[in-house]
Amino acid sequence: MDLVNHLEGRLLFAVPKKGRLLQSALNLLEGADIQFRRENRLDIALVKNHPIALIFLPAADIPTFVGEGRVSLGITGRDTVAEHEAGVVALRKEQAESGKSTPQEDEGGCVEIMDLGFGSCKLQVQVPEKGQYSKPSDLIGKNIGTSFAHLAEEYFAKLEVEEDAANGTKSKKLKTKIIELSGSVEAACALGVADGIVDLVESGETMKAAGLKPIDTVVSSTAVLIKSKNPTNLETVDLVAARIKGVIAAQKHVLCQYNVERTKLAAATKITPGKRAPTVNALEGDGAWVAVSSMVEKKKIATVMDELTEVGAQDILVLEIANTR
Ligand SMILES: Nc1ncnc2c1ncn2[C@@H]1O[C@H](COP(=O)(O)OP(=O)(O)OP(=O)(O)O)[C@@H](O)[C@H]1O
Ligand SMILES: O=P(O)(O)OC[C@H]1O[C@H](OP(=O)(O)OP(=O)(O)O)[C@H](O)[C@@H]1O
Repeated sequence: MDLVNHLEGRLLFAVPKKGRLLQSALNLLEGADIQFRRENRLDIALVKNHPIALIFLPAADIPTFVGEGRVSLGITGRDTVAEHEAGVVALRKEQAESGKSTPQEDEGGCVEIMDLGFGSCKLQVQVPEKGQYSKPSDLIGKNIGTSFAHLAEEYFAKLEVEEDAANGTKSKKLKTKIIELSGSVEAACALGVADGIVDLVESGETMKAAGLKPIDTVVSSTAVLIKSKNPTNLETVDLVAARIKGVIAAQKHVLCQYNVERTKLAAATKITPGKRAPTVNALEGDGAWVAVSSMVEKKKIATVMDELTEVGAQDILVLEIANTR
């Protein structure tokens, strides 16, 4: 089937085609009941149960497609959105300086709808652990390797302005040399290509293995759902956003059920107040006891169970929530 000719009227939704965010993004789509079959090697998949087409793109390119309004929705890292925006700002500045066009603040761009809670990492300035550089300003005028050229340029331009202000000097051109690399950035210092790098860190294992240490954070990132400034198919955008929000909320919570004596109900429900209020039901044949069920934040459940036991709750059950609105 010629998929490109079946896109008319569909909401275009960009999803990472590979890499760190792919599996979690697919899990989210499944949780939101967005059904599709991706043909081998095809980067477009039509959604069976909604007027949506998924477009599989490199995570770093998604902000460009969404920002230019070619695609209405996207899942990508906040770092890639920041890099895209820094690129747009740099281009507008360049155009304004060369008198080519007037900068238009409100044309295009991405709007973050929500944090998706996975893909957490930091874009950090890193230098050799046993080297001569210990603070960011030591790298002014040096070579910096990165895949985030616009963010690195913006970062060092700001550092240079601060240094100029402190010295009472003023330089127009960036002294620091930004070397754009497409991957394996950590190798740049060891191989003498760069004095420092700006790259992503999660566990820190790659950085450590390369003999590097962090000296500053440029951006803290997680995966985000983004939309273009003026999306088409607004109703479908809102539907997808509401469904994904439900899945995320469900992932963050569990359902806690327990039995407690009516006299201790107030103390117990203070520990599990729930979203709106806890559900309380009488226990069949035992007027003195009630059954309570309440949503609890997943990360707090162990403490909540300890506290419930302390106030006399019994038969405590914790259940996963598949979805919620
Ligand atoms: N180590 C990591 N841990 C968690 N999230 C990460 C990590 N590295 C990258 N990310 C997130 O995933 C996004 C995509 O990075 P990833 O390296 O998977 O991309 P990719 O499309 O496979 O690109 P490349 O081919 O350059 O590796 C990043 O922009 C960032 O938000
Ligand atoms: O702190 P860590 O948990 O070690 O993760 C950090 C590494 O993960 C990413 O690279 P990736 O493995 O995606 O490969 P890449 O270098 O080709 O981008 C990033 O660019 C770092 O190299």
